[in-house]
Amino acid sequence: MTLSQTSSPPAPPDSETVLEADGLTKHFAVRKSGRQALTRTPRVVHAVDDVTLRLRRGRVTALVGESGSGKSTVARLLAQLYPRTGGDIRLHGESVTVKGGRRFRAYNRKVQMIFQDPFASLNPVHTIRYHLTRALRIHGNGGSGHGKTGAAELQQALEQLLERVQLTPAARYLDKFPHELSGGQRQRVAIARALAADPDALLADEPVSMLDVSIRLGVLNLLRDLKERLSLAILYITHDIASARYFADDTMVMYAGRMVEGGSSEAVTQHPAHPYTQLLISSAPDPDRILGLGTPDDTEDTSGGEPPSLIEPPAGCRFNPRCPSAMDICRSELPPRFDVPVPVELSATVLAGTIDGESPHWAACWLFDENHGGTGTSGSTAPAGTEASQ
Ligand SMILES: Nc1ncnc2c1ncn2[C@@H]1O[C@H](COP(=O)(O)OP(=O)(O)OP(=O)(O)O)[C@@H](O)[C@H]1O
Repeated sequence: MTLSQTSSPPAPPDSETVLEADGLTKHFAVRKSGRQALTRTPRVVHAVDDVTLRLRRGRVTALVGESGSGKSTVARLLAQLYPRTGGDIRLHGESVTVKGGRRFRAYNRKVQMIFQDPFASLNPVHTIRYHLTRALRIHGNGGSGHGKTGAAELQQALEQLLERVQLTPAARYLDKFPHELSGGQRQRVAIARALAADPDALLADEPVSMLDVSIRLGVLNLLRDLKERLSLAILYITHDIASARYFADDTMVMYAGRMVEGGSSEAVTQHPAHPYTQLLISSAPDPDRILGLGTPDDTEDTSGGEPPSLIEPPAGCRFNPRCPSAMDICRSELPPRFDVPVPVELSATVLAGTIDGESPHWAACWLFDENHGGTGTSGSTAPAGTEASQ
């Protein structure tokens, strides 16, 4: 995973990288009402600003942050469900922008999304067989489709899918309706449906937060097993940084539409550098959280203040109004990413998962600028810009 806060030139594609984004930006227009409608300046929600990330084959990358930080918008942009305001998305090194139709289906075959609520994502009037058959056929993976051979091929493909998500024997589940399954089983069906496309990347938006605490770990373990067996690149969106440590190889932390820290999960969660990441970790002290056992409500913590308005985000670092260590520069200059030194005891494991030229741990925080007494070194990014004009 490589991330930067600035528009540095894209790194050359490598065989490991499945999906990457550079400078991804999404501003939603705010509808004006009453007297506001007379003003000429259009107002926008800065949901995602200048996000750069890379998803690699056989690795889980966690995207962590409070509610409203822009995580789901990043996933939807990567899935091409939203048009983007700016930036580039590359699949296997090729720039892609699709708006629907055949090109969207071709992209969607390679990049699949799993949503938070498995009940809402399955149609209650159709059986599991219907959902999976449809997904296989749409993506051309349901066999030849004709005669007895076609039917046997389809049946085999359906059974394989359910076996992959550990719903066995498949016959027990195929003709059930979604309401006849538990939440965990429904999420496994939603994962099976995503796998029907034979994707290279899975974008999982809070895939366990609506599930009963007792079954979360099983679903996370399933995703990890699929990552390994199918070499999938997985984006795991969560509020819960402790589950990221348990489950993800790499972790990125997002605050108010911007990436503030990233690197190996080991480094980011054990030695958080950005004051915001430190706040997230200190508000998730319960070791059970590492097993994804927190509930959606108790993993949400806004201690130490509230996130800012994304219509008029603060100048400089967006965390500065809440930051206990804020300096003058934090209030005016957007921090670029700085490399964070990796402790000796972590360096072997952390560096093993790092590809050439990428930082194993970085933070977009002036505290790591040598000129401000920090210990970090400036990353390979362009100089800081300012948000004062936004
Ligand atoms: N369609 C939309 N129109 C206008 N604003 C939107 C839209 N979708 C999201 N936003 C705003 O963009 C910001 C980021 O939202 P997003 O859902 O991406 O955050 P999130 O981190 O995924 O939050 P949660 O964890 O609660 O899902 C929020 O301020 C949200 O209100």
